[in-house]
Amino acid sequence: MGTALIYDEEMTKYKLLWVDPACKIEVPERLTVSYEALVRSGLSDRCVSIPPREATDAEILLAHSEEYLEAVKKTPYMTLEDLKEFTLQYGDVYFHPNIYHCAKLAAGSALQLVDSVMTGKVRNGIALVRPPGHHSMRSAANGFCVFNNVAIAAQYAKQKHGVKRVLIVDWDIHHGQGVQYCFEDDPSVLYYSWHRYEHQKFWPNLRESDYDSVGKGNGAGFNVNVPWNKVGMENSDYLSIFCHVLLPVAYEFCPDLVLVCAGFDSAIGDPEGEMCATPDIFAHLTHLLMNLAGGKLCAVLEGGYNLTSLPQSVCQTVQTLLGDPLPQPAGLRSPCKSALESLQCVRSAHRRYWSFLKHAANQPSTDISTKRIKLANEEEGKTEMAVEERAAEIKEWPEPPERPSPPVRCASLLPEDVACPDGLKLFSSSKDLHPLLASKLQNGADDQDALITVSRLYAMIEKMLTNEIGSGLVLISDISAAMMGALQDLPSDLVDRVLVVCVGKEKDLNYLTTDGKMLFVQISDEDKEKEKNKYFIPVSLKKGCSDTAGFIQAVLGLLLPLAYEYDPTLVLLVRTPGSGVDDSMWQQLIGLLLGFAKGHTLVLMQTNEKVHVGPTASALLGRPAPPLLELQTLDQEDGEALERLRERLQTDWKMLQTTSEGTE
Ligand SMILES: NCCCNCCCCCS
Ligand SMILES: [Zn+2]
Repeated sequence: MGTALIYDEEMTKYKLLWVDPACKIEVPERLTVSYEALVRSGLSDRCVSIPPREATDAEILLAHSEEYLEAVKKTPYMTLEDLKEFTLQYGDVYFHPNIYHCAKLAAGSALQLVDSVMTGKVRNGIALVRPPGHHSMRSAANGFCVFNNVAIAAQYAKQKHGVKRVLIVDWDIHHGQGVQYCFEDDPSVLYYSWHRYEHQKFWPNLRESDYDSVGKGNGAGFNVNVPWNKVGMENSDYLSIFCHVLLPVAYEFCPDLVLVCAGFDSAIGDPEGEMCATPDIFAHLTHLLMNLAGGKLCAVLEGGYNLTSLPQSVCQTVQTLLGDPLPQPAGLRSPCKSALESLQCVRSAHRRYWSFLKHAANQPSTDISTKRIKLANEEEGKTEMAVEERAAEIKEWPEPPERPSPPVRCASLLPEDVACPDGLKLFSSSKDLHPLLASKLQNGADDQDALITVSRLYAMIEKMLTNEIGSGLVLISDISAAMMGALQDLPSDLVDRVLVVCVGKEKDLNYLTTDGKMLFVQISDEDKEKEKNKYFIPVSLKKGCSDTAGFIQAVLGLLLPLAYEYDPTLVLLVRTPGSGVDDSMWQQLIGLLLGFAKGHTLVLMQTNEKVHVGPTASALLGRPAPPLLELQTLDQEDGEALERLRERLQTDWKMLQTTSEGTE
């Protein structure tokens, strides 16, 4: 199934007709440079082009009042003076004779996208629209927005397609207060937004944009605000918030549709955001959402005002929607203190609503809300430029890296009697021993067969690292022997950093290393004594890998942050016999791990578990994992044990931090 692209140059045919410094950045070129970049890169040809349509009155009234719609209807016939007059009643927005038409097309584009995804015509898609939508409210235009495209789309998806739970992820750098107001008492729509806030000193300066606005009444817990109280936030800050707040809540919410308020003013170079996250981060943010809701994801453009980083970010997003390999995340480091403060506040505000956050630490002593009050009391403009703000002055960043698809998406080494699933290519390697193993043969290694197997593994790994092969699936008769053979003094010129994810028991792990060439993460029911090796992470779940809630929490809260920080060049995923992991969870894990090492994940399974070859192949080929069934709540003891493990590891692994304690 493909990726929809919705764009029409009609939506470029309105602009600011008078002088207004607050609005001059919202120009038609935003759309043309984005679309032209998709055309130039060949990405638009790989998408399914879907035409926009005008939203009907009834559809617009899903999120707006009649009087507001009637008022906007009059704008095409207004003189310039009337338009200026009409605009004055709203904030930071402008009207134009053609903006009503474009606003209907923008909302209609979002609806076309929802229809295309919900009817299975495409898997996912993006709508390049203007005017944006997330600031517009029931009876007011605001922040360049006229109709709330994504809010209308969410209501429409529920009403027309019977969607039960909609997740809205707003990665625009502004708080989409219009979306928050629309759904704050609605438990069927989870609204998640991060936004530049600076303790309420940044536009739209709303008290209710802070982390303690968690939703109202039945909607309590279904509104998640992450305030950025400093500029200059980087990739690490964005990813740690996703891993420690958004993803656990999103998986527990278990949506059947994901809508993205895809604003790119959160990228480096943007005059509004003044952040430092690079455009390739949107490849990862998109990827992390693509295994929710069976892959049904609709991205709708919101903001983005730097005409260089905007098209780059759009291309990174579309390339991921199309299933291309991800770039290795550029030089991650520890989240900054301010981000950790926000992280801790959001997690503690939501711990009572989400079982995955139940073990989160309390609000920090120096609570950032007191800073909000103090700063609000200071007279304007006294805050001198902090060091982070100077960081935002940097406006240079590298072109996002190429992301070529390997000629063979997935290769497999299977015994003769196991059929090769469609899409997998049988790996043919020369029968002679891999040169790296010849030495082992000399000191009289006993088991010839094991050596041949390892030799073919090494050959496949080599072809993955030269990007001739994307991922690999290997069935072997004895998985322990194969791991021993392959990992025992792993040849350093074969691979320099391999992440081994072992699902299930594995008795003797005496090939572990402490030099960092291998990070070994094991999820099982074995309670290993306190490990002292930074590169061996035993995660134990009382009920083992069949406990989906515990498993997903271990993956999201521990494995993902570790993998981002470790940044492997190869991922080796081992499923040991009798692990008990269920196939949909297994597919979720594969989907998430494909985001690392440019998609070079090698799966090892035992031949007597060949029943799992189909689901494994499907996930390795990039097909979305089926939605996890309603997750049972996280086991109390497991939750506490995972939290203790995270606390113990966070000194060595900065991406595991979730509180600001102990940071300088
Ligand atoms: N700096 C001037 C304050 C107005 N800024 C409005 C930004 C609207 C963004 C929509 S994504
Ligand atoms: Zn914005």
